[in-house]
Amino acid sequence: MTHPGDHVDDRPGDHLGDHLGDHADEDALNPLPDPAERDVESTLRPRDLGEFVGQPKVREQLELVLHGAMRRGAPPDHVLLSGPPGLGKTSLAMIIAAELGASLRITSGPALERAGDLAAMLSNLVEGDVLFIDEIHRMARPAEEMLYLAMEDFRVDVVVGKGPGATSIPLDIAPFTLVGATTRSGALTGPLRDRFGFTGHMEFYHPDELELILRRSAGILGVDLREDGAVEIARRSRGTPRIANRLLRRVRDYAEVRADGAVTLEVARDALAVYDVDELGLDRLDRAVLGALVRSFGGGPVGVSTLAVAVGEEPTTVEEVCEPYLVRAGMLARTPRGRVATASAWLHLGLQPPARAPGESARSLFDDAG
Ligand SMILES: Nc1ncnc2c1ncn2[C@@H]1O[C@H](COP(=O)(O)OP(=O)(O)OP(=O)(O)O)[C@@H](O)[C@H]1O
Ligand SMILES: [Mg+2]
Repeated sequence: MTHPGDHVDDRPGDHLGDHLGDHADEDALNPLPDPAERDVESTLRPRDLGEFVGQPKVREQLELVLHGAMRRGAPPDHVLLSGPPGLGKTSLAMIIAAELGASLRITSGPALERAGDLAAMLSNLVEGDVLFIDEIHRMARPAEEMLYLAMEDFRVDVVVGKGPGATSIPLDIAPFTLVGATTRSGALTGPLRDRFGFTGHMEFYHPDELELILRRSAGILGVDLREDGAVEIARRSRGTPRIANRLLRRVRDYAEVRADGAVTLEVARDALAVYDVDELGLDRLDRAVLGALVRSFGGGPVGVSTLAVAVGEEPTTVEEVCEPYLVRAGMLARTPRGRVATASAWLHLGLQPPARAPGESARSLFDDAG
């Protein structure tokens, strides 16, 4: 099962979305965006900081950064938003522009393959614009180097010609604010990270916060969501608003077809059983990873690459999409020697944990929210 040469921990060229993209339809719990959901996602997006639920730390800090800059009449510091998929990074980038009354230009790391692509984008900016670069850790190196100067001095160096005769022409660009989003801040180079004046770390949401998000979404979508139904869906949404909203729509379908349309606890439970959402809201990949860890590797420790091979996924997907929540839920521990299943992981799979399994079972899921 082990692949000694298999040290693919970091592949900047990998597109995270590609790995799970094919399963997106069948997987209600996949935290990655589903292109078919774009319209409904945008109707459900919070429009301003007031509507943005949860993330109290990031929200408060950001409010200060934005309002401080507005008082001074200067563009605020560049903002980096990091955290697992579906927690609201894109929503927050849009809110930042809205709060500043600025226009938002959107691009992504993979789209900036050549420095020229970025130069074109930067030179079209108008003073005060917000430039959003999604998946900023996937930007090509030359573009990244161009961005350093742009962020620091609002300048780009356009290289004309090739070889020894090449000259670089400095070009001023309008003062702007960069908002970068990343699912893996660890993959960012030091120089890039240092140029962000503010970094917001997005955390998984507490079920109470997801409940508020669900209520708001139900209002917008016209779903008759009852209190106990909301509690149940929130609890099984993997700490992720994108999943909460998706489960709400699936449960609504069930409620309309098999019941009288009201989303009660009973309806939510029955519907979630149909969609294979387990008691803790773990998704198929989460369960596969825990299953392999426990059944094939005796609970670990095992390296992430080996684990990824065992479940047929890319290591980056296991690391960025799956593990953060398993760690958060106290099911998996990252140790210097590899990944280890905790006692609660064994119990969740209906197995007796060995005596040496790290005990996490006494801790409730979200004891230490934040
Ligand atoms: N704090 C929040 N309050 C209310 N709704 C939220 C919040 N955060 C996210 N959402 C909802 O979740 C959906 C997904 O959020 P968003 O697209 O901003 O996530 P993301 O972090 O950018 O994900 P990705 O990493 O996949 O790009 C949004 O459409 C929005 O409806
Ligand atoms: Mg996004």
